Amino acid sequence: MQTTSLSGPPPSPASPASPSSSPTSVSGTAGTAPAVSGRGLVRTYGDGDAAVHALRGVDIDIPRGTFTAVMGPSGSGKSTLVHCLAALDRPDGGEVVLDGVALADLDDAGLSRLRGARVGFVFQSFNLVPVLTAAENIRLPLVLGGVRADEAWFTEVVDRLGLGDRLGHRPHELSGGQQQRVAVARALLSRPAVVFADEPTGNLDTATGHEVLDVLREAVRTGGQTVVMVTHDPVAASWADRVVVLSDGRVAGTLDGHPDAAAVTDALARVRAGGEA
Ligand SMILES: Nc1ncnc2c1ncn2[C@@H]1O[C@H](COP(=O)(O)OP(=O)(O)OP(=O)(O)O)[C@@H](O)[C@H]1O
Repeated sequence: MQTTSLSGPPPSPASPASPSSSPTSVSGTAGTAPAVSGRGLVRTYGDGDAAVHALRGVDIDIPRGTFTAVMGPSGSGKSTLVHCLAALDRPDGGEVVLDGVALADLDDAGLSRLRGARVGFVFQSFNLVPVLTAAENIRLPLVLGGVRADEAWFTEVVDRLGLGDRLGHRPHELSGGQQQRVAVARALLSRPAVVFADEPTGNLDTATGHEVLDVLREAVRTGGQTVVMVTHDPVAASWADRVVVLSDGRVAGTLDGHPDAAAVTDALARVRAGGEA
């Protein structure tokens, strides 16, 4: 049985979390296709004078086995980008390749199947089903997809997340942090190509949020998972291997090499002042 500390200190910016910390650039994964990539992504809401250009031509590669934070000012396109990469939304232009599959080639049913099989989601508001137990919530996406869970993996995920004695509890009987850990377990159970987390700590107090970040970080470090997380919080972003900064629908820069919170804050300030990250 594998257990993981949920309360350890955040990884030191000066010394990455472990020697196995993932490479932080595409070149560092030479020969390995990105888990997900976007090329020339354009997404416009509305038209004419009311048009909002949420994405104005985004190129992005998410290397496998890395933890990427997506940051940027409010309205810069973070959620739109992640929704396009996660097959929840279709861009108006450009292409997304997720786990080797070109999303433009799929119809809506195909996108839905792909999401179920290859994508995990963690939302700010947990999105658990209130009448189901923790175990039932964790299994729900596989049940809906008609896929049998790998029971050894279920046990390992539950143990790693410290949920073993909470499996029979319903969401209202769990703390916020426990609920989010259930959501993370649900996202990991299908062994997805990518876990997308949209503000996963937004509803949690600082200490509990750090526990959830530890869990996501550990899924990358020891589980080889790929995680993409939208966050407004430079401290949360410091758990990531790399930070992609958006500004006005474009990539304003990428911070590689496990940037610390101060470096992320500085980059955001440069972007808010109209510069590059
Ligand atoms: N469904 C929609 N209809 C119209 N405009 C939209 C829609 N969704 C997003 N937008 C607009 O697109 C732009 C980018 O939105 P998006 O939610 O991607 O930004 P964000 O960086 O995630 O913002 P925040 O940090 O505030 O959550 C914003 O100007 C937003 O108002």
